[in-house]
Amino acid sequence: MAAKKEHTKKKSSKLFSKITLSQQTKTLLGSALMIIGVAFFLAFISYFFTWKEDQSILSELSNRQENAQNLLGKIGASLGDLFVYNGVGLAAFVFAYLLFVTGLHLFVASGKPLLNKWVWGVLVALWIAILFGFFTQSSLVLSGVVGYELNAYLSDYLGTIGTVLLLALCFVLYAVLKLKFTAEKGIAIISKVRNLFSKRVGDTDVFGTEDDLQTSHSEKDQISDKLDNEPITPTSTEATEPLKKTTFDFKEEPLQPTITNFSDLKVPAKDSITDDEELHIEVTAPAEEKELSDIRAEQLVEDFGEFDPTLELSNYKFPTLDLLNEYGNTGITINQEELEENKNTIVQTLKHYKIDISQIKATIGPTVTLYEIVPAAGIRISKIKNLEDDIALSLAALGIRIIAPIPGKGTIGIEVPNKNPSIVSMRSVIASQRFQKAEMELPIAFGKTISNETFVVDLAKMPHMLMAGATGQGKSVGLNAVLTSLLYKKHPAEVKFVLVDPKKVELTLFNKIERHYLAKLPDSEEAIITDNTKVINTLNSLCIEMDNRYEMLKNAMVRNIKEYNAKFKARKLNPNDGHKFLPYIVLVVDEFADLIMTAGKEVETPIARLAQLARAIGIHLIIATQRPSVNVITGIIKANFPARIAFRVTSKIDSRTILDTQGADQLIGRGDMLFTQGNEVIRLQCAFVDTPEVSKITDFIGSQRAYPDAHLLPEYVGEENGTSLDIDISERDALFREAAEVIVTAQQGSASLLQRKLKLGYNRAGRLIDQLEAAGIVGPFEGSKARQVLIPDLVSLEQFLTSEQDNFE
Ligand SMILES: Nc1ncnc2c1ncn2[C@@H]1O[C@H](COP(=O)(O)OP(=O)(O)OP(=O)(O)O)[C@@H](O)[C@H]1O
Repeated sequence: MAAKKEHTKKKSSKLFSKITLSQQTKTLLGSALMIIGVAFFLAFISYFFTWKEDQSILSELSNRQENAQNLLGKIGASLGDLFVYNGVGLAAFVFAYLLFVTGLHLFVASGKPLLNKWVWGVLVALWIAILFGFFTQSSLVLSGVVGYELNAYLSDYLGTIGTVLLLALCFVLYAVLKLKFTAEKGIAIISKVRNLFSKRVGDTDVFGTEDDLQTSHSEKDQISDKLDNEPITPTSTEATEPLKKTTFDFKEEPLQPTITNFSDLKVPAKDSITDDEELHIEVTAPAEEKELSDIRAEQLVEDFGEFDPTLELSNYKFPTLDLLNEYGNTGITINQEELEENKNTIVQTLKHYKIDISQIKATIGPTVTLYEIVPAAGIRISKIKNLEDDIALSLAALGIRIIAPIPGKGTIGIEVPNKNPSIVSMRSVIASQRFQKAEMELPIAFGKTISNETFVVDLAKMPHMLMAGATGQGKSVGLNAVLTSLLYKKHPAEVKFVLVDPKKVELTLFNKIERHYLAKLPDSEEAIITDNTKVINTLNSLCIEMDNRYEMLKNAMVRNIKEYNAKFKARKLNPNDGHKFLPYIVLVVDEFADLIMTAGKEVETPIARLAQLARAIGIHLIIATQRPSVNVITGIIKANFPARIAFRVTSKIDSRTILDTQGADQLIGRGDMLFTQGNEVIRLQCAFVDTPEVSKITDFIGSQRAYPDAHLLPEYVGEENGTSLDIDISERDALFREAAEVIVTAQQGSASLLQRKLKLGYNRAGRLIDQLEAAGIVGPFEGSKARQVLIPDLVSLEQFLTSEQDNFE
């Protein structure tokens, strides 16, 4: 139902966005309509006073001698005649209102659907006309000819009572469908009114109806009688007024206690309120503030519809399936002979080692077939596991993996590669039900499992991914599969990519979708980062974005980006308070090893920070490397990347580094991969998407209307402004003193020494050397030779720095 509603909304908004062309046209058309709306209003108002005088001149519009009384002259009189008299009478104002509101929406370019407003407006106008037609049958100026005739028509067919009932039914429909009136709301209003009423009555009771009061009145009267020597005031009802008066006159007199009793009297009055009403008071009072803001948000949603982040590119078309290739036969061909042969070899091999099998079963996947065996009772599992190499030798096949036991099943698995592996096309996984129907934030169709099922995971849940594999084993294809999945499922408003590609070739194709899907630093020309120095700035900028987003989440009192965006869509967050729809940001780093080698800690620290904290605010990291050695994938990085993917690697050690278990060294390459999210390891065949396919997809997206620029990340003012030699002492790097000590101790002025000793990136070390030169600690650049160190020892350095500091102060 909700989806249907959303669909109709989108449809009507599309209709209007087709009509309105540019911002300029919108402004022009909007102002014109607003002015026309005001003109209509004035013409109608005036028509009600002047219609009798003006009616005669309507037939003589061309006669310039005749003047109309209407504020808007003859045109005003004609408009009035058309809309009021010959139209819908008093309800003509609805049209003035609709014109004005339409103009206003165009003017402010709200982009909200207006068709709905017009349809309801016309219906309301007709209803009012018929209503007036019913009650004021003689006054055509109130009901208009339309109202009069419709009413006559209805009365003929339905009779008077039928017409009344129909009008009532229409009213109820309007109240329920448009004003969202429900029985609950009705009851709430009634009880509110009743409450208000009973309070009033309660108050009157306090002063007027209590018996005690009457007694006290009479008491007081007696006293007053004594004092004033006047006759006792009668207790008849007519005398209530003077009675009350007398009572209040006594306020300052010794009768004060009686007056205190008045307030006491309120207690029984309150007690007399039923439980039901008391509950109502308790519930409404504390929640008042919140309800109000909720009501405002509801009202906004009703008026403008839910916030639609995709509206700016509402005509955006998702890439179609035909951009992807089919690869040969899509199904898996079962080679019965091969199956039988493999089964026999396994059974025979195990028999050699005196291992009997009670059952064997095969599951055929795209690249490997899984033989599940149930060993006879009493056989030790470790014994089978040790036979891995022997079985591989007997089967004369590479890439045999033994899973003993298969988690969750009481069997042992032996994975044997197929002689003719079939390619899993990206097309087949994208087209699969599992991917198409995935209700995930960032769905990724990786490929197919061993039982030939499409494997779809949510990157938002992972929340970061580490990918390793020796060169040529399918890493780049894997990255493309991830990006393609997201392009097929997410609108440009919902996800942005930050791409780091030191190899400069793998991700270049995505340049074409820069203004749709990419994010970049404000001052950079290229969105895809190929220069290692820029990576540091980008990573730090992402850290700022992360901090900003956390601040926004805190202000919105939500815990994660999903809740934040839902609240923003429901118009509960005000854009004037700095709130905006937050797209997911996916950072992809290819060749991470390269980066770590050149920039070291400067890259590792922000990456670790992002990996630790960014999950809640929608920044997700995918890091790929050829060399999964421990100095690349350090402990801190590993700890924060629970999702790992391994394509074939060259050694068991590499496999352990990436997966914490062996197995990746036994894969057969070409997209054969292992995936883990912390517990079990799943073998998958990665979907294959070739460069021409990616090119077609990016062309398809790139040719469509885009945002004016790539998504801009916050500006990061790095420390790189230290290139000039006139460096202020206060602007020196935090490690300046340490660097000076290292250089002076070693008596060698080289940046690479600093890099090694202080674990710095090249850039920072270079900047430090510049600063040391500016300070006069090292000499100028001398080509391939190391710079001369101008301070002989640490004591002189200390003196030098102290005197420098004194001068500075
Ligand atoms: N999923 C797959 N299905 C079939 N073939 C694949 C698959 N993945 C990769 N291949 C084959 O392997 C080749 C190399 O893949 P890819 O370019 O992704 O390797 P890589 O690991 O990125 O290498 P490098 O690290 O040198 O860039 C591809 O050209 C393709 O022929």
